[in-house]
Amino acid sequence: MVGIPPSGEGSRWAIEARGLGKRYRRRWAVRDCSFRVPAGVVCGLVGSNGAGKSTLLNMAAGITRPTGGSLRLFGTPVAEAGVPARCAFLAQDKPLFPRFTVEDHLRMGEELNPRWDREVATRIVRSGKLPLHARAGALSGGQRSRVALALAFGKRPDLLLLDEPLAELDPLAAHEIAGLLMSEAAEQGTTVVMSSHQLSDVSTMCDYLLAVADGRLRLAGEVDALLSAHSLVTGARLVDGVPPEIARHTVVESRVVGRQFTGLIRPEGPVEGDWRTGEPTLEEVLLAYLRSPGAPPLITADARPGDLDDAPEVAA
Ligand SMILES: Nc1ncnc2c1ncn2[C@@H]1O[C@H](COP(=O)(O)OP(=O)(O)OP(=O)(O)O)[C@@H](O)[C@H]1O
Repeated sequence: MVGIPPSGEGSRWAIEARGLGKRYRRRWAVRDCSFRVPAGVVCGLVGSNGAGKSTLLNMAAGITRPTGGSLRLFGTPVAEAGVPARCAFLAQDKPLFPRFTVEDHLRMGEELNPRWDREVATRIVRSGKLPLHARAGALSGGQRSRVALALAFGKRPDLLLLDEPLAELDPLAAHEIAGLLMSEAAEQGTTVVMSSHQLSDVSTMCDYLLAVADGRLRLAGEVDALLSAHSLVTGARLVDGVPPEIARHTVVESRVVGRQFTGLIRPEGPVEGDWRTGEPTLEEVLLAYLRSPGAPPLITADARPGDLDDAPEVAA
């Protein structure tokens, strides 16, 4: 098990990946990903089905061994021995022991975790009105998610890795758990990395973002920095294709509806000509990158790990 240093430079970055990759037979699920996630943020992990989100989370949790590159949590290399200490991982299928009751799971959480927070775990279970004597195998998908989330929060981890944590919850439960995630991050300084297909959840909850497409990183950085790097331009379509004064910027996506041209760009300077420009919403940026997996990636300077030439710790 990997310990997490309590302070120092190593603890500034919850996750640092350099050239990280995972290949299944001949196909790369995650390829050459280099990024870092600062401690204390709520980070959204976004991408289409099969983009590589679960593979990334599984590698961070020490469950899947990378094929190449290096991965550090709070400065310490991730070992292969399962979920590192002080890190909680909630897998997409929310695994529980079907014959164990809800109460058994909470008791087990308490016995296995020295930092166990009984109050928070019990509160999560009780607010879902879950019968403590019900066996996990008899619970609905949303109820199982709630128990799994109670176990993850109860560990009081420094890093919470969550694979689609809200997917099976009803709207009220999802709202409650989203609030809990944000208050946990703010009050305890917990770093949260959560994959989600709900862009509205990502927009309201996350202050940091990773977006992947075809196993490659397309966006990484603080949400504010990513937003201010983009402009939404609209105007009359006077030529076929991308107008020359727009084409000199980095064009992420462009569309023509009737006589109107709309483009999401990364301006390389002032936009010349008769164009309306505005800052896009996070959903607009994410949708543009999801629709255009070949768009040029943007990894902000802060999100790029220093010294990318470090020797890989895992052989390719
Ligand atoms: N154990 C495995 N064996 C072989 N291929 C795998 C395995 N796990 C994942 N893959 C492949 O790796 C790619 C990335 O899968 P991954 O589950 O990481 O995507 P995802 O972004 O989490 O998708 P989703 O949004 O559908 O959950 C896919 O092409 C998938 O088929």
